[in-house]
Amino acid sequence: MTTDPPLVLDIDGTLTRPEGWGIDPRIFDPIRDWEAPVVIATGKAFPYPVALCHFAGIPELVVAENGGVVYTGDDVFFTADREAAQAVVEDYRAAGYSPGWGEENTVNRWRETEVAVNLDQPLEPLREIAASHGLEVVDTGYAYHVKATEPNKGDGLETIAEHVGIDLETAVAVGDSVNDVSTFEAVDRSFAVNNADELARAAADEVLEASHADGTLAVLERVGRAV
Ligand SMILES: O=C(O)COP(=O)(O)O
Ligand SMILES: [Mg+2]
Repeated sequence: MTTDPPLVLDIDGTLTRPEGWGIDPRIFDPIRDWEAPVVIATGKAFPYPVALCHFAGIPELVVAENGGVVYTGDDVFFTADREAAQAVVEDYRAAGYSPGWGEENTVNRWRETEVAVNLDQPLEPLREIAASHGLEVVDTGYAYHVKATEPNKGDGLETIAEHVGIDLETAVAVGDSVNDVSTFEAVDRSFAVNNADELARAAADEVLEASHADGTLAVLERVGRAV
């Protein structure tokens, strides 16, 4: 009888439906019944993964904002501050562009360490302005993230693993994008869903046949405890 390995799960593109941002409801019971820690590692703003864990009924082990915010269930760590990214966005606006979400938006409202720009906005000027401020732009397939270069999901995962006592040598990660490469490098087995970008596919131990939540559910089926 084997036990479930610790899981590290991305959200957008991995726990979601093929179209848009919606969570595939089929993932809730398997992650709630999982007999090992489940870490949610996402580029989304901090409240989103916390709420996901809360409503799924699992402990709140969260890497948010691409590692900008790390929550161990006891402590919150911030590994960057928002001012630098905000300055980039102000220069981007001054150049005649916009973050692309409308004035009041919930994509950035609660972000504390980076800013996300809509994929329908021009990328090259954003990259240039970010570089002039010493920042990077990460394209997750869902948004352009203007962020400090240091924070990443993998480092945030290590912080949680140390605090909670997760052996990452036994952990399994599933993701879809370049911002999951650092978690793939931190765990034992990594899987890219079939909709993953090139960098995630190249970094994963295995590229799945199935996409989005179908892929993740297939992994849980395979790596879960033998019955
Ligand atoms: O917010 C994004 O752009 C992507 O989020 P994810 O890291 O959960 O895929
Ligand atoms: Mg993703």
